[in-house]
Formats: sequence, structure tokens, C-alpha cells
Amino acid sequence: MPSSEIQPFFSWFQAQNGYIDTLAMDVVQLPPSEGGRGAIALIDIPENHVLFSVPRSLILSTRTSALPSKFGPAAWKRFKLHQGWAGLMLCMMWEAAQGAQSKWSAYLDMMPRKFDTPMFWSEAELEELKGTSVVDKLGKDQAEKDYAEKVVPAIQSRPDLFRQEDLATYYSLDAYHMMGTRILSRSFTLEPDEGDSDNEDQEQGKAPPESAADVGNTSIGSAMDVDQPTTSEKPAEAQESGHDHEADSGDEEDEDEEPRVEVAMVPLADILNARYKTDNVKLFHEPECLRMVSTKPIKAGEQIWNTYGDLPNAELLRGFGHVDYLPLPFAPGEYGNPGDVVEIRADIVVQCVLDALNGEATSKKLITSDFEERIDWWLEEGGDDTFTIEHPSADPDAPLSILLQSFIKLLLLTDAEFKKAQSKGRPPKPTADARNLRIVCDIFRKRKTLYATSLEDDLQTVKQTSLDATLGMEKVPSLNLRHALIVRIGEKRVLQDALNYASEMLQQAEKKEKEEKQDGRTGSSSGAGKRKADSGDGGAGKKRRK
Ligand SMILES: C[S@@+](CC[C@H](N)C(=O)[O-])C[C@H]1O[C@@H](n2cnc3c(N)ncnc32)[C@H](O)[C@@H]1O
Repeated sequence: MPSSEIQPFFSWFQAQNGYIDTLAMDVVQLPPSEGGRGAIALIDIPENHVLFSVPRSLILSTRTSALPSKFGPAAWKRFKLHQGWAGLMLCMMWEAAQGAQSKWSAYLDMMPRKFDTPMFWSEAELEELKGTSVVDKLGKDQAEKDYAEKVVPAIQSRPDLFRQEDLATYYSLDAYHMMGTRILSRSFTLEPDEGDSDNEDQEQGKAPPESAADVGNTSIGSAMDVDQPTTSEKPAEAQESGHDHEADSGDEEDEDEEPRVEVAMVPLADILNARYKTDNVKLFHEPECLRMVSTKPIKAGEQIWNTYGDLPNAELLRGFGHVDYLPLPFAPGEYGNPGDVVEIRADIVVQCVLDALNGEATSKKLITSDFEERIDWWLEEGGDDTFTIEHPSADPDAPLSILLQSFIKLLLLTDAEFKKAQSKGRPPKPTADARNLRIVCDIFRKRKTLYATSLEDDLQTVKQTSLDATLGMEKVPSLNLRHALIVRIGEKRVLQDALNYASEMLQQAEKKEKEEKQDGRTGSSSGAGKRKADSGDGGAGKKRRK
């Protein structure tokens, strides 16, 4: 029997033709460190067992809510509600305002109303995230701009649909943020035509095509559906504009173009928590329904875990309001998220390369604009303006970001070499010579200075806290501050270990180059000499300048 708290939701779900194996699973309240409310196995569940299935008619999206058709498709587009998440947010606010009349009333009632995501933090709390990649990506301003420019005018244009007496309760900015956060932390990404019954690959009785079946692999949400093999999107980035999914289905698209993916709320599938590489179920997208199936045996009493894409803590905190705090395989005795990364903005890289070149060159000082053409080309070729550094143990074949090293190399090329790279249409291959590695180390050191505290201080502080009994702790008085601390530590640990790794490589490269010099061997990759020799005019910097 399901617990009394979840019973109304289960009853609604079943009455709407949803299937739940209530003998095999229940939804219960777990400790915060286990995800809070979540699903557990009531019996030993074998692999390939269907735990529940959600009929497509129960999915809440701009396709299933009645609002867009009542509002009128032309007006919907005129107010740009077909772009980004604003339309879905408005649908959810409108459905909530319908109360018991809404098909999704029981679903909306069971969703959380309070969130621990930094979107709702005070300025003082946000200060604790200084230096991390969370703050720049919050997108609160963009969300509020959308609310003011799209949603409010749409609401004002139809007093018949949006009742005056509901405005303060159901259509406020707070309600908008709440719906945005629900989407960010619980939505799923569907292919626009995967549920169409006239899609000939998905006829009844036929096995679903690979792409349809697998697309929900990671499924939790646009927030959750983070590494679908079948789309060309980069969903982690797609969330970077606050609630809004602009980069994914948003403003960059043609006015009339339909979004490439559909962001939707999937009742019950969104009750599953997630933890780094712990998932034991997978959501299969089928023509008539979405089916949650076990991918390994689950013992009675164990939690049923989905995946949110094994995100680093900065992304988990930003999108979901929690962090993973697990034993680290690369740091015995220490805890954190094994998937943590640190992001480095290209402007830091450019600055460090400039410092290196200006330290070497004898001619005119180089400035950022001297690199403009190369940076533009890098971006045109699909390069990013941010480099993601994983822990050196994450990929033994490429322990230091290949892209970062390639970008450094690009900036170091002589003009002639740059022209050659351009004509070949590909950025240079990275080289692990001493000159490059010295710059890599400088970049890591500079990145460290963006944090207000040291890794050592943070590690001391975190030892004095515990995830389930945080409030009242002397040093970290709130869960938010503890989360900020853990995000900072995770990034700094990656940065420190990457710096240690790069420093070791640098020592080896310097030793090798010294030996080569002593031997009188050629083939030294000492950059400064090479750059000047190539330029033939007393310095590549000079040649590079227009
Ligand atoms: C998709 S919902 C999962 C269901 C949610 N626990 C509920 O009560 O509705 C995602 C939210 O669950 C919580 N959550 C999921 N996994 C978690 C974990 N490993 N640790 C802490 N909280 C988690 C976070 O609050 C997150 O925003």
C-alpha cells in the first residue's frame, strides 16, 4: 500500500490510466542526504521489470495543456511563448489557477513549493559561491526579463483567461520562478514527434526504434535529460539562461520554427532522486507511454535511482539545489562528487598567454585585440569560450583538457602558422612542451585566485558540518552555505590536482628540453625561440599585429 501522503497522487495517476507496480515500489520520505522524498523497492526487483508507465496523455507540456489553443496559436507566437520555457511556465501557472478543474491538479499539488537552488539565495549566500561556475549561470535577470516582456503582456492581453483575482497568487513573479525551478529540476526532454501515432517507425506492436527507446536514458529533464545520444544539443549548456531553455529551443531559432525538442513534465517519473553513477532504472520512450524499467536487480528497501546525467556539484546545485557527497575514488578518505569539474573562461587563458608572450618578446607589447581574429576563428570552428577541466584521473588518455591546450597553442602560433591552420580548417594539435605547460600552470594558478577562500580552509570548515544536521552548526549555519562550501571544494580540488599534474609534466618537459640542449640535439620545442625564428622579424608578436 502506498503511504497516505502520496495516496491522492497515486489514485489520480491510476485513474488516468497510469500503471504503477504498487507491490514493487512506494514513494516515501527519505533523509535529505538521500534526496528527501523518493521511491523505494518494496520487494527484490529483478532487472527489466516495469515499475510504472506514464501514458502520454498524462504528460504536461505546451502540447497537452489547453492553454495554447485557448490563447490562439498566432497570439502564442506573437508573445514569443513558443520560444524557451516561458510558454510551459505560463501553462503550469494557468493549470494551477484552474485548481481541481485542471487535469494535473493532483500532480501540481504534490510538487515542491520551496527550493534550495541558488536562484532563491540571498546576496550574502551567493557571495559564498564566488569563483564557482554557478553564479554566472543563474540567469535570474533573463528569467525576470522574460516574465516582464513575454508573460505579463500575454496575461494582460487576455483577462478572460487570466482572472484578475488570480493574478497575485498564480501569476506573480514568485509563481513564475517556482514553475521555472520545477521545470529545471523535474522536466524531461522529448523528441517532438516521438509520441505521434502516425510515425511509421513507432507503430503499435513494433519494437520502439533505438533512438526512441534510448532517448530517455538519462531522462530526468531538460534539466535532467542531459546526455541524450540522439540529439545534437548540449543540454548542460542549454540550461544556462536561468529558467529559460533559450539555447535549446529558444530565441536563436527562427520565429516560426518549431522547437527541436519538447520540454515536458512527466508525473511520477520525476519523483525519482539521483546520485552519481547509482542509477538502477531507465525511462523508455515509447509511442503510447513512457516506461520506467529496472536496469539491474534492486533489493527490497533500496532506493530506486534515476540519473540526472552525473552532473558536477555546481550544476546539481544550480539546477536541483543539492550536491553529491560521496567517497572519492581518487582521494581516499575524502568526500565530494567524483564528476566535479572546474570551468576556466577563455579571458583568463588569453591573459596568461599575453603575459607569457610579453615576457618573452622584445618588440611591441601585445594586447587582447591582437588575438581577436584567432579567437573569432576558434569560436567559428565550434570552439567554446569556456574550458571544462576534469579531474586528471577522469581521463587518463587526456588528463589535461585537450581543448585548453589547443587554444593556447592557437594563440601562440606565428601569423604564418595561423594562416596555415586556417587553410587546413582545423585548430592546432596541442603539444605538451614546457612553454605550453608553463602557461597551463599559470592559468590554473590564476583561476585559483578567483575564490575568496583557500581549499585548506574550506576542508577544515566542512569537517565541522554534516549533511543531515547542518542547521545550528557553528561554522556553517545553513544548508545553503554548506552546499556552497562543497561546490567550492569540489572545483578547487580538481584545480589543485590538475595544477599538481601539470607541474609534474612541466618538470619532466623542462628536464627533457635541458637534456636535449646539452646534447646539442635539435628538435627542441622551446617556444620562444621558435616563435622568433618563424617570424623572421624580431618577434611573432610584431608580425601578428595588423
Ligand atoms: C526530480 S526531483 C526528485 C523528487 C523529489 N525528491 C521530490 O520530493 O519531489 C529532484 C529533486 O530531488 C532532490 N534530490 C534528488 N536527488 C537528490 C540527492 N541525491 N540528494 C539530495 N537531494 C536530491 C532535489 O531537491 C532535487 O531538486
